Amino acid sequence: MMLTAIGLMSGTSLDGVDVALIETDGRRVTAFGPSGYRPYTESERNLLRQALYEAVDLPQRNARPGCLREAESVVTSAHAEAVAAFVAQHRIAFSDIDIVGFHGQTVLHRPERRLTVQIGDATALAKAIHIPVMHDFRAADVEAGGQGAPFVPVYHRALAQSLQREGPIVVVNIGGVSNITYIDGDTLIACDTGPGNALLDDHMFRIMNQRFDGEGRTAAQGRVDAAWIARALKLPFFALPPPKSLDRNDFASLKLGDMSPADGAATLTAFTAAAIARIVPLLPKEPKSWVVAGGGARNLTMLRMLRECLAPAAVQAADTLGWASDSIEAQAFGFLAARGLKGLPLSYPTTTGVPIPMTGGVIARP
Ligand SMILES: Nc1ncnc2c1ncn2[C@@H]1O[C@H](COP(=O)(O)OP(=O)(O)OP(=O)(O)O)[C@@H](O)[C@H]1O
Ligand SMILES: CC(=O)N[C@H]1[C@@H]2OC[C@@H](O2)[C@@H](O)[C@@H]1O[C@H](C)C(=O)O
Repeated sequence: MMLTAIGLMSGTSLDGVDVALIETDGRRVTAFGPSGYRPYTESERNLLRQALYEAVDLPQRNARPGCLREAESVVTSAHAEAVAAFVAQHRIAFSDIDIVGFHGQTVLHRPERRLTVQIGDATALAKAIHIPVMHDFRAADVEAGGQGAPFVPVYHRALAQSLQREGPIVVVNIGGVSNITYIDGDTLIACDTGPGNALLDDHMFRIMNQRFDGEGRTAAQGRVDAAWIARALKLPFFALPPPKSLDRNDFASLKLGDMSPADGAATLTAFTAAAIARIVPLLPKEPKSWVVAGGGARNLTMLRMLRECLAPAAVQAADTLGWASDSIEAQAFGFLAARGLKGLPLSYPTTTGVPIPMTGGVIARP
């Protein structure tokens, strides 16, 4: 049975809520609908930053001490507003949507403690938008001993299959954190690779009061400190084989030495590219082609550095294939919701390290 699903993603960059509509049977995407975006306001973003800070010592997934209760309510209302604006703009009737996939906002990810925390009240959202909402996608996986991330690989696989291209293909998503999906015939392997834009964004904000390095212009003017990158890549995470996953702030303690803002941006951009390339020797075969998605695909310096690190493999931005680069994660959570409804696996031993393929997600009804 075909389902019409809306996916909602609020990623580690804390920039806003992505919305996307797809039609799917949980295996293939039969139609791509429109996508939308509801940015967080400055004060909402500050509250979310504070929530990440206060979540560091959370004992369990339902605890909401300090500002977390308020942050949760802000996340819920931002998502309700995002859906309301989206359906109004595209004249979609609530009754035409079968399911909403609601990721929520990750505030802490500690799979080694069997803990991953996404805030957002799915019951309140379902009541506000009058549509059943699937949420808590990562919980069952982590409880079963999986990494609980990344979860987009089943969706990357569906997109890559439609290319009918010879493998291995890798889809890399550069958001706050970077993750890859390796697809070669029936082989599906995934993991987080290291930083995405989070370190660079934090640097740009601290030093230049800008939210990000637009098109990679600042990094393009700087010099890369290769010795700093070589030292950073010695951290044990980078030598671990997939599956593996990260919290947004896992590398936040890495400090640049005394360097200019542009050299800092160049070094952090090159670090993201080098960390992505570092996964290649840990994969079964060298990938033939790479597709780059997420906000990092708009950073031209990042793309240039990735091409240098991954040569001779082909490196292409997802947009050039007609994929909606900025909406892939939102589409993925619509797809995952459809798979959850049908009891299909969301994660596998080779994507999250879960002992057996696992379905997941919990439904909240209006
Ligand atoms: N025009 C641009 N030039 C350079 N970088 C950009 C541009 N637009 C977005 N970005 C980068 O992409 C980031 C947002 O990426 P994205 O929306 O994919 O992240 P996310 O979904 O929040 O994160 P994650 O995938 O880790 O959950 C921004 O914070 C910024 O660093
Ligand atoms: C715990 C968590 O929210 N992880 C995010 C984060 O952002 C990117 C990377 O780290 C990835 O593992 C995951 O998001 C995507 C959507 C995923 O699950 O595939």
